[in-house]
Amino acid sequence: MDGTPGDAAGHGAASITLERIRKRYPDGTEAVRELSLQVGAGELVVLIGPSGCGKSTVLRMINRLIEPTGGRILLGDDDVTRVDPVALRRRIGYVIQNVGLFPHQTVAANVATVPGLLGWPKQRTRARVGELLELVGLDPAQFGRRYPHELSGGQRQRVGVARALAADPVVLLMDEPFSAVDPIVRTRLQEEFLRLQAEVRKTIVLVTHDLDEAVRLGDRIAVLSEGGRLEQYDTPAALLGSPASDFVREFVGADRGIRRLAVTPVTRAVLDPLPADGGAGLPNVALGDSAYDALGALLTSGAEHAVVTEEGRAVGLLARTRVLALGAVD
Ligand SMILES: Nc1ncnc2c1ncn2[C@@H]1O[C@H](COP(=O)(O)OP(=O)(O)OP(=O)(O)O)[C@@H](O)[C@H]1O
Repeated sequence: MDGTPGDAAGHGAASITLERIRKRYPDGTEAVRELSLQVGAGELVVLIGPSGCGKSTVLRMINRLIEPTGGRILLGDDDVTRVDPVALRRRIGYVIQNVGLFPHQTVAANVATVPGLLGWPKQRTRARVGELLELVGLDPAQFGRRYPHELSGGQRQRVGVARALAADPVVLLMDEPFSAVDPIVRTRLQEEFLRLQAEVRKTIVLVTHDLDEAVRLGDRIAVLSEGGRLEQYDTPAALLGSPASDFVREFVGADRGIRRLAVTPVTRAVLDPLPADGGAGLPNVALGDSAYDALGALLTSGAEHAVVTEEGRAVGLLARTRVLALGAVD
């Protein structure tokens, strides 16, 4: 993901614009004092911040499960505060922690929920359900007829994603979608999800409290503090490398240099020329691998340099000091 908003956006993906949105709950709690944020079409933006800072409130204002008390929200050029909320929610996929599948309906029926509401012909719905289950890595013949309680947590999560994508929504909202599964399954689901997103290129806003998840998934990350205040809105590498405030610095943690290595690829710009012997005996790293993986290869072999290859051909030499510089932070 190169973080360029909007490039290669999927069919029908819409940008989201939050213009000075506010939410004051009836009891007087100011969950969001004023927030402006732009999400490009086809971009995956992560909202992160301490508990109670207003992340879920922001997310739910986008599909109007919660009515904003001020400001405007645009999907593309449409002001969502002026359209019927039920019709709006059919255009927006929504995935929540523990998924919220209907327990007495089969997997296929769950995935078919929104196409059913939209009155799609049965055959079209059936074809779409099969296509989506395959897309999320579940064999339709095997899983379509099961009930949610007959699935693992990770499988339920995938059904939740398939259901949210069923009617080809213009936007996907995800609230802690992977937090109910164990760390190993979570990492696998995140990787699969990134592959899926590369294919469908939806505009996605995802809420998490897990910084590693934010860094792994986000094209850009919005760090919020209490009252929905936007502390910083940046790519993962920029956020980790140059925190905009003490709040962000503390939030991204003392190990942000290591995290930054994981999201910074090895490029030609950091390479030195190959030595006369072509770097015989040195470990190999591929161009585009993360600086974190390169450092791992260097540490494992004990070498000061690695040979960087592109399509199997050596293109330069990478010094350990250059790798460390890639993780430098302000
Ligand atoms: N219905 C409500 N009535 C009054 N206050 C509410 C309501 N819902 C949420 N709040 C308050 O609004 C603030 C923001 O809540 P929200 O759930 O958006 O935060 P969050 O960042 O998603 O939190 P978490 O990470 O803990 O899920 C909190 O102070 C919360 O107590």
